[in-house]
Amino acid sequence: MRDVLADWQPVIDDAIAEVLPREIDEQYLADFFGAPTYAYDPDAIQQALSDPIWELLDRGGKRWRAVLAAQLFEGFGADPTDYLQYAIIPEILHNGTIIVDDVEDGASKRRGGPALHLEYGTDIALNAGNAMYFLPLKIITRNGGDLDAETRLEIYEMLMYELNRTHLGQGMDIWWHNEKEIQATEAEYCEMGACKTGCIGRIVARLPAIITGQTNEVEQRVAEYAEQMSIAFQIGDDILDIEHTLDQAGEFGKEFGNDIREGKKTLMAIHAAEHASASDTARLEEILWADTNTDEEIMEAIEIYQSAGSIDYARERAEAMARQARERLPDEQLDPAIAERLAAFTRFVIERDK
Ligand SMILES: CC(C)=CCC/C(C)=C/CC/C(C)=C/COP(=O)(O)OP(=O)(O)O
Repeated sequence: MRDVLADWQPVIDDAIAEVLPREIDEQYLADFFGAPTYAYDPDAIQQALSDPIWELLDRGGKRWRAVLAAQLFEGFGADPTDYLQYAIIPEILHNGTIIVDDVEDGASKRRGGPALHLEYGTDIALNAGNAMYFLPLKIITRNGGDLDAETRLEIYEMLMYELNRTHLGQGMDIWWHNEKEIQATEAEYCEMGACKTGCIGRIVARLPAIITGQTNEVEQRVAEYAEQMSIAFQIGDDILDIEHTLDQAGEFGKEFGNDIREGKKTLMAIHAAEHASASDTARLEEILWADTNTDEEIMEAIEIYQSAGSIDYARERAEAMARQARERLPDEQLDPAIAERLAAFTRFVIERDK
């Protein structure tokens, strides 16, 4: 899977640059924002909008959402290189959400650099993040000649549904973080993950299905594949936060143990609250609910997760969801070689180390 991602990354990056040029000029302004007026100063828009967007994009990112969309186009019998402008839509949306998420989480680092709001200010970061929800949608109308009106409407309805639910999931996550004493259940965590992380995964899968004219049933199956895989990915993300913390013990400072520092109700926190001893549960709550934590407290919380078996449990659940994702693939509708690659994605989400 690493090879597939590495082969595709430059192709995806070129396609993103084609749709969202780095340099703002009169043509870009006219394409995206309508007829230029005195208020549209290309230099100002460059610095306030394009530079922060490209700062984040140029720092990398795995681009797996766009690569997966391209694979699905291919799986449905289309030449993916003809559809790259659509495959990158969920990737740009995802990049927008992480800018906003970093503001909401008070994160300090992103992709090896400062979080965007620390570099550009919260106002510019939020505006750039929000713009990334809308700029890629222009592709659907700008290349409207490729898609008939019915397909465009179907895409818009799908995007509105999935993006609204992304915010529903994020809202649940924020609410649990603010209302520390609420106990979330595993089912609620999965629902939150299915919305917060899974809905952009569903866009990855539904876009190629709609554009290549698949049946509702096939669209539904690939959406469920991507949703289950995204929940597994989210659990994997929570585990990586712990593993990176353990790797960096002694020098992790503010950058690691973020989920514990923020009192996040990860699957591990939920499992430990139900399975740790009464005294460990009480101590874990003290740490998770505190406004600030020392590095020692972060390590203490991780030890409680370990002794309650919560990290192993989260890993098992992620593996089970990745297997379920695999079972949702409509193999009979897919090119077998591509079906195998789509199955490999379900392993990648749980085996990745970054
Ligand atoms: C509405 C709103 C703000 C929602 C936020 C949703 C959100 C940020 C969910 C987390 C998803 C996630 C695990 C991101 C890391 O992806 P990745 O490891 O693929 O990141 P990469 O692109 O850097 O590789």
